[in-house]
Amino acid sequence: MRELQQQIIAEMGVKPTIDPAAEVDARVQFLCDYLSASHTAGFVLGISGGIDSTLAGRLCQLAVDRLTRQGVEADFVAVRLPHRVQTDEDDAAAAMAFVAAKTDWTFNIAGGVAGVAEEFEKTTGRPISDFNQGNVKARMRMLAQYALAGERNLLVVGTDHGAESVVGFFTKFGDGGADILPLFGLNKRQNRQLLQHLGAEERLWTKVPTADLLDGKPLQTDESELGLSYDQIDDYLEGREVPDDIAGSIEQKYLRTRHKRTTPVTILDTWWRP
Ligand SMILES: NC(=O)c1ccc[n+]([C@@H]2O[C@H](COP(=O)([O-])OP(=O)(O)OC[C@H]3O[C@@H](n4cnc5c(N)ncnc54)[C@H](O)[C@@H]3O)[C@@H](O)[C@H]2O)c1
Ligand SMILES: Nc1ncnc2c1ncn2[C@@H]1O[C@H](COP(=O)(O)O)[C@@H](O)[C@H]1O
Ligand SMILES: O=P(O)(O)OP(=O)(O)O
Ligand SMILES: [Mg+2]
Repeated sequence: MRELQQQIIAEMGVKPTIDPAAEVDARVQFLCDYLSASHTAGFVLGISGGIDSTLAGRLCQLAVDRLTRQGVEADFVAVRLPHRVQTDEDDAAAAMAFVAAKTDWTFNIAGGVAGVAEEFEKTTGRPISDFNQGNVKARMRMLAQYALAGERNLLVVGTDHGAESVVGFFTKFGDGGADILPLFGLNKRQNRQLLQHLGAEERLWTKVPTADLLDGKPLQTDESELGLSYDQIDDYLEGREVPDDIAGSIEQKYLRTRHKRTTPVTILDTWWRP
């Protein structure tokens, strides 16, 4: 195996094979333990209809159920965060039904995003680009979740996992901004495996991954934006042989996005020096 591949696998914590029942149990327990240690009252998470938030959401509700059985009161707020009307509205509704959260809310981010776009244009004299506005949407979702967390003393749950983290495929301080990451250490196909194990209907675990951040390209697939397939990234993270050009592309993205996987750089840091 390539030396950098070995180093990246260790950092991402992805195992070549998993036992779904054991993974679910350990991650639910992690949520329970951290909630108790943090003296918070529960969790909040945006549910998009995609694989990752459906899985993380179900784990949060299972953690709340486990805490309740132990006599600890906790809440889980699953929140729909559409931008106007979501194109894959039916998937989001199916995901909410499967997650079966103790509390469900909807917070539309369209007004907040429009406000930022308007002020951006007044300030710079130019309209915000669709790509830049996409990252504003991701950060508006982060703001909404932290506002709800502040109201109820909740932890903001993030859905980052090995296959997104390794290539930095998230918005810095947007969907990358969270308090706890219950899916870390898994890759994309393992997330699918856990969802299937938990009894989700097929449409939820076969859903095509999309950040869906662009007005001009609704439901653009992650794979088309990345120029890589999740199977390729997953194989790499499981320590399998992948073609050199694919490994090179993953490693280039990994190195370019190191700043997203750490705290803001300070004069004491050395990781960025050649
Ligand atoms: N499917 C997903 O999970 C998902 C979700 C959201 C976004 N995305 C994708 O992730 C990408 C996010 O875009 P992005 O990466 O251009 O935006 P970003 O905002 O995440 O990161 C860019 C910002 O990082 C900072 N930065 C850049 N280089 C730096 C460095 N070397 N050191 C310190 N800070 C630095 C700058 O402030 C820059 O504006 C897009 O491709 C988006 O579609 C994917
Ligand atoms: N439309 C959405 N509604 C609620 N929450 C959302 C929505 N889109 C994204 N999210 C949240 O952000 C993360 C990251 O999404 P990616 O598809 O990986 O970009 C997602 O898990 C939701 O928690
Ligand atoms: O983060 P999600 O839930 O939107 O999943 P995906 O990344 O598969 O779109
Ligand atoms: Mg998505």
